[in-house]
Amino acid sequence: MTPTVVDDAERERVGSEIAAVSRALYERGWMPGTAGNVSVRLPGGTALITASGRDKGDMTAQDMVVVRADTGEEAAPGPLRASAETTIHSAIYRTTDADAVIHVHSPYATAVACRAGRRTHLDSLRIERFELLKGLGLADPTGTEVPVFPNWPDVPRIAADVAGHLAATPQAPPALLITDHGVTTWGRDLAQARNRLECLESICRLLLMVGPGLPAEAKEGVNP
Ligand SMILES: CSC[C@@H](O)[C@@H](O)C(=O)COP(=O)(O)O
Ligand SMILES: [Zn+2]
Repeated sequence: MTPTVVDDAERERVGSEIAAVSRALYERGWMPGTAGNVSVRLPGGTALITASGRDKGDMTAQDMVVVRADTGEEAAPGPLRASAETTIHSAIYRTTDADAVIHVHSPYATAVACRAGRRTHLDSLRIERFELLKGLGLADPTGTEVPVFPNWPDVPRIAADVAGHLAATPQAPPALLITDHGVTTWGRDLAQARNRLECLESICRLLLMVGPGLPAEAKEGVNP
């Protein structure tokens, strides 16, 4: 289906929301330098995404690019280039009902991704027991497997891995890690994607504090 471009007022409204979320995440230190990207699915088969290489703490609605939601191709020629990681957002839009995607380099999730992931194979991070799992919108909040993808230099290859995994894993959580790189979450809107991101970042912080193995040990210890 040929995508239809949304009107300027809607683009301005959504672009301002993306800019505000990006600024807030930048101020938390989760988008250092020009790291991170944010997108929202628009009606008519398109999505609005942050332009590549921009300071994410200093964006306006004009710093966004309209792309095809299913492929990431830029919908119309213009002076700005879409995020270098647009194909990962498209992989999520193709395989889930998400309407917003956030990618950041937040410190705790990125540290866990560095430890948990292998460079050349899909891996996964098993998370159980944390109350904050309920904030991820899981069908079964007692536990989940967050996929950890290799950080291929060719971003479309990461995107292909993501699309393949999500298509094959309907119960996958609305989150993924890329080893040595960062974290991506999604949801029905930016607020939900950001809440999920905050929960996962906090879980990763707890994981690093308690260390590997401790949750299982505690289960069999003094408080069975
Ligand atoms: C500042 S280096 C980070 C980039 O390589 C990339 O991972 C990133 O998150 C931002 O890419 P961008 O093309 O600006 O959306
Ligand atoms: Zn990145």
